[in-house]
Amino acid sequence: MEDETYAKELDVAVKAVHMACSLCRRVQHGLISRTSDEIKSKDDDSPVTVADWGVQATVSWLLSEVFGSQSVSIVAEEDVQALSESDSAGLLAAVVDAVNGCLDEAPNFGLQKPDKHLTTQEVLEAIKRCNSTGGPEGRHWVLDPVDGTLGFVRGNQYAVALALIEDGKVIIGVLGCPNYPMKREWLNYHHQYYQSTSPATDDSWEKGCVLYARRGSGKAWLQPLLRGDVNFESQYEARLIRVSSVDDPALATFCEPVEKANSNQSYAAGLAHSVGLRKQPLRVYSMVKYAAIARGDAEVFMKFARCGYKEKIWDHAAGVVIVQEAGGVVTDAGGKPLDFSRGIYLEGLDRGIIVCCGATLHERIVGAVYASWDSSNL
Ligand SMILES: Nc1ncnc2c1ncn2[C@@H]1O[C@H](COP(=O)(O)OS(=O)(=O)O)[C@@H](OP(=O)(O)O)[C@H]1O
Ligand SMILES: [Mg+2]
Repeated sequence: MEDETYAKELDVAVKAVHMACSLCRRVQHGLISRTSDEIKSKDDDSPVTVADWGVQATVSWLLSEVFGSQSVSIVAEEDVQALSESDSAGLLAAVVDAVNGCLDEAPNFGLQKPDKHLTTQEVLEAIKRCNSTGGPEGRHWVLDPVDGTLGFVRGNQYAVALALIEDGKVIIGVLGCPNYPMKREWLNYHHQYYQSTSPATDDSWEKGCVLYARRGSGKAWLQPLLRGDVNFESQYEARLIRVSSVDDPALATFCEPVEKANSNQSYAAGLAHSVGLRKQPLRVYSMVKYAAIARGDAEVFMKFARCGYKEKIWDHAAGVVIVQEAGGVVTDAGGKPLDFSRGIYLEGLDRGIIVCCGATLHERIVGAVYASWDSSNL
């Protein structure tokens, strides 16, 4: 019999991520079809959108409804400060609209909608509630409402990532990838390219998926994106996914971040060369890279952030458990597991992150890091 532990948590998380993807698609469509006044600068200059806050409010509200606002702890990327400022009234109104529009469709995703539309105050409270900092004990939901903000505003790849951490271990991971293409070759192509070449028109529902897994199940699942305008029962369908079985570096594809600022691409290129990875890297925004490994569309994902940058738990938690349950291996560049028990950062991370479809490639790459590190300038 299927193990029912965490069944409810997984079910709600998957549905909430489907809803979040639906909200994002609507906002992204608006963003790329007009020059946007919905993009605001965060302290770190990355663009932040209605989708970021809208998803955070929606997911926070849904989790609180089902599991109780007092008992649910949520760690999430967005800070409510910028949204509460007086010059953000228009943005806030757009967020409230997006949240209510999304929650109206909850029954079509198999969840309950609120009795009446949320007020501005309720939306702000839902966002604010996500102020947990995680830690080694208890249950913490971890949310990246829109991972790969740059990909999002460029009409490209981005992800919605929700994970459940219990006593420092990632138990559940759900990754929504609204623009995941039917053909993996299109993963690093731009939206405009899709529009001209894809048989599916941009507003069709034929691209995008939600991946999910529960720790210890040995299984990872993929669902096509559910539609908010169609009854839930009629569209539910999930299939098992598995990592690639390729272990010959010459046949393997490696993924890395698009932005040079986020990962040392020349170090990764040297490493790739030294282990015999011959293909061009697949540069993809966001945790969609984890999805590509879990689906078997690529074999390796490497990220070497600049010295001093501390990786955040929400940028990895969901992806890690999905890849592991799909049969892959995830460690830091020293070969140690990632530690999700120490607050919002992956404290103690050794140099970078290495994600592989199997142990053979993984051992080679970690070995090559050891061999090359002293001579690298990282
Ligand atoms: N300087 C620096 N170094 C390393 N990593 C950084 C850095 N700055 C940001 N980030 C975080 O990286 C998240 C995006 O990582 P990606 O691997 O998807 O990079 S890329 O978008 O493909 O370039 C990105 O997530 P989002 O903010 O959700 O987009 C950041 O949390
Ligand atoms: Mg992120």
